[in-house]
Formats: sequence, C-alpha cells, structure tokens
Amino acid sequence: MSRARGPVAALELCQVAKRFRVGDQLIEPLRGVDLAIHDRDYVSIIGPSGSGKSTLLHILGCLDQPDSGQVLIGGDDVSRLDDAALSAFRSRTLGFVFQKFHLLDRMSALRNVELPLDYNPALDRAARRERALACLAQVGLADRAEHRPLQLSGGQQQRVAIARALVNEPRILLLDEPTGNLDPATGAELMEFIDQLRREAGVAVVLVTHDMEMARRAERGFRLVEGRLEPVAETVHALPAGRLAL
Ligand SMILES: Nc1ncnc2c1ncn2[C@@H]1O[C@H](COP(=O)(O)OP(=O)(O)OP(=O)(O)O)[C@@H](O)[C@H]1O
Repeated sequence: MSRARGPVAALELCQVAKRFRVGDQLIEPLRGVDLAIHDRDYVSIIGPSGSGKSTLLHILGCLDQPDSGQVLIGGDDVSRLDDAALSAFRSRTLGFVFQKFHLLDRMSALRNVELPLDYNPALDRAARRERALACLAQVGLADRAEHRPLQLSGGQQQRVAIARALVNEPRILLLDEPTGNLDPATGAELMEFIDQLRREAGVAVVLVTHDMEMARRAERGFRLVEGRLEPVAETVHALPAGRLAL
C-alpha cells in the first residue's frame, strides 16, 4: 500500500503477487509483497533458494510483471506506461546486476559497458565511449577495457557488469546475488565497493542475497517468508558497534 505520509517512493510494490504454472503444479513465490524504495535507500532482501527473491527483483526492475498488485514509479502505476515510457524509465533510473553477469562474450569490456548508451540520443559516439571508460575506471578496470569477458576473472566480470549498470547514472541499483559466483574474498571486496558507491554517488541499493553477512550491510533488511516480506529487526547500520544479530 502507498505511504500516507512522507515523500513519494522512487519505486514501490503494493500487494504484488506472482504465480507460475508448470504442468499441474502452481508455484506462488510472491503472495502480497509491499516494499517502498526511496532515494539513497539501502535495502536487503534475504530468503532461501527458491523463495522468490529473483522473481521479486525482476518485478522491481520492471523486467517482469506481477499477476496482481501494483508497481509504482514516483507514485505512478507502471501498468499505465506504454513500452517506450517503461523502457525509458528502466534505462534512466534503474541499473540491474544479475547473478551470472550476463555479459556478451564477443565484445570487449568497454563495449559491454557502453551498450546501454547506444539508445541515448543525448550522447554522441565519443561521449558514450568516454562515459563507459569512466565507469570502467570507477570499478578499477580502466586498464582492462579491451579485454573480453572470458579474459577476465569472475570478480572482474562482475565489476564490468556493475559498470554497465552504472553507465546511465541510475537512481536505483538492483543487485541479484552479486557475489554468488565469486570467492569470499572477492565478494567482500565487491561489497565494500558497493557500500562506497552508495555513500559517494548516493545511488539507492536493493540487494538480494541468501547470505546474512551481506544482508546486514543494508540499512533496512527484509526476509521473504511464504511470499511476503518481513522486516529483519537489526542490520549492522542500526546496531551499536560490535553487536551483530539478524
Ligand atoms: N519462469 C518461471 N517458470 C516457472 N517457475 C518459475 C519461473 N521463475 C521462477 N520460478 C519458480 O519460482 C520460485 C522462485 O524462484 P526465484 O528464482 O525467484 O527464487 P530465488 O529465491 O531467487 O532462488 P535462488 O536463491 O535459488 O536464486 C521457484 O520455485 C522457481 O522454480
């Protein structure tokens, strides 16, 4: 439901439900999800494998539609937007980082990052390239611009995927298990980078994970339980130093 007071959320889910039918089986991962994401928010969503986290993130990212309930952008119902308005919103406002990177292997890291800008009429080719290079530099990969994804490590590939998500200067970054394919040390490094990005660039972050340590980094934590979000009482930001509990 929409907030009665306070600023209008940048992105909001109201009583969102999603069902899948496979043969005779009905799977209902989302059964009434309410969630409001505001500017500069840092939200984590935790839940076991198969609980519906990716489904939820895809709906939040307007990559999929709910069977019932509403997705609101700045208070406006997404279902009223036509395809052009929706894809403009997606590309200008949202950055999506997938668990499995989703990079194009036949293209260089730079070209992968530049791709979302191909549809930006405000930038000419040189400006697009410059912006993509700046994003690669931001994730520490300026010297790998001409490498193809398969010539990079897993952590580097995920950083290319983050640079691609950042290239349109999104207000909200949606991260689906961003460290799922990385070793613990590389994963921790990547999360430090995401924390820094949020502090310095002010981008709101929605992080989906099954890892409690990662979830604790957020300012607001939720657990997906039987298709609904329950607030997690404590995250690391809300706790006095030294106390960790989830
Ligand atoms: N396109 C689809 N068709 C049928 N069932 C689907 C589809 N997408 C997801 N599901 C089912 O919905 C449920 C939730 O899937 P989802 O991928 O959202 O879970 P998850 O919490 O992200 O899992 P994981 O942590 O393993 O990635 C699962 O039972 C899955 O099999």
